[in-house]
Amino acid sequence: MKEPGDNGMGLPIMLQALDGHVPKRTPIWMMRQAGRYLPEYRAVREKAGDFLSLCYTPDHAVEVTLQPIRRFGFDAAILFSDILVVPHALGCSLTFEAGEGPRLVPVTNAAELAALREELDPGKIDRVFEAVARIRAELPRETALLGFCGAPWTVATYMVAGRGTPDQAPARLVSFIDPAFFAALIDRLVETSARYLIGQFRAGADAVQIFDSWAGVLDPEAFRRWTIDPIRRIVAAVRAEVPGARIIAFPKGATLSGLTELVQATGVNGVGLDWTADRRATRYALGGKCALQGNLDPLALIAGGKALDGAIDALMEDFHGAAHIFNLGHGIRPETPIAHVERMIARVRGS
Ligand SMILES: Cc1c2[nH]c(c1CCC(=O)O)Cc1[nH]c(c(CCC(=O)O)c1C)Cc1[nH]c(c(CCC(=O)O)c1C)Cc1[nH]c(c(C)c1CCC(=O)O)C2
Repeated sequence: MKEPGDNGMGLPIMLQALDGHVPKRTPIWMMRQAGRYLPEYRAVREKAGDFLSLCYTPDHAVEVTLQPIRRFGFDAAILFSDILVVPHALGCSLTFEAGEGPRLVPVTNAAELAALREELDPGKIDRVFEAVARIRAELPRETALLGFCGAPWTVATYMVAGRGTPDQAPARLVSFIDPAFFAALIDRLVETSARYLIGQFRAGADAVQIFDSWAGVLDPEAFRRWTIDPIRRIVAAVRAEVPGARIIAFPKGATLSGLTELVQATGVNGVGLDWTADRRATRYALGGKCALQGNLDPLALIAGGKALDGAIDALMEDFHGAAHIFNLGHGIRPETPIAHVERMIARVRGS
């Protein structure tokens, strides 16, 4: 592990940590940091109408991305968009019903896959790239800008089922029944997600995160095939065009052995840890190999008070001296009090 100050100085501390350094203070951002817990987000959301218009209107996407930076001064901004923009830009019909989550027309066989586009619709994703460029231009230099995409496995679970499901049974089932179709769907997502991330880097993203929110339902062999291998191919394709591209993987629910294998196979710069991770064992296995990001339970943040303080202190102690990026173990929930977010940031920053 490199010492603070031996190089990387002048870079945003978020990027120092991703380069394996231990910055002079711990960088902090939150998954879903722009969202319904903020009144200023709800106001823009109301103006935009539906959620997808918010994602595709650069004025709105720029504004809601910057809101949590203005309010809290996080060390990283994350592009406001959604992982389901990729299937949408491949031609899948997609809607977000209020309070119900996403609904897609399911893609369950080779003929339905063949009806989709080979490449992402520029009419959609160019608007995302425009938002990235404008966000980068407006952000303070010390704030890193993160782009993102969903991992192929997680995106495929929504495409096959047409909605979120508790255990991703539709995608798991089709991967057994029709592995050739499922592999072709994953291939399409690997290629288009890599292009999507390359476009975000070219527009000004400093690093990207690959969200594999449903990695935890896969057995070890399926985890290699549907989580590790597609992420490995995306990382390689992105770095072939953006040398040194900084990439974080968040395989939610992965075991420590799965996580270790993923870091080894993909060469990602950082891993996101959910709240169930055994921090000391993870640090022992992976500290010095990549940055460790996470893993405060979002429910501790809702609870606040001593429970929150204790959870933060334990986390900071376990990762003291490691290349650590403070974050939650999953997205912030809409009912979270803003005062608790302020309390968390102050405690992490030691003020
Ligand atoms: C699985 C997944 C999705 N989207 C995402 C994931 C992976 C991370 C995770 O597991 O949470 C990722 C995502 N979604 C959103 C972002 C924006 C950036 C950020 O602040 O982190 C990011 C990075 C905005 C959003 N994406 C969504 C909202 C809420 C939409 C609203 O304003 O009504 C936001 C702010 C909608 C969404 N989008 C998705 C679902 C299941 C839902 C409905 C559930 C919900 O409402 O929280 C798919």
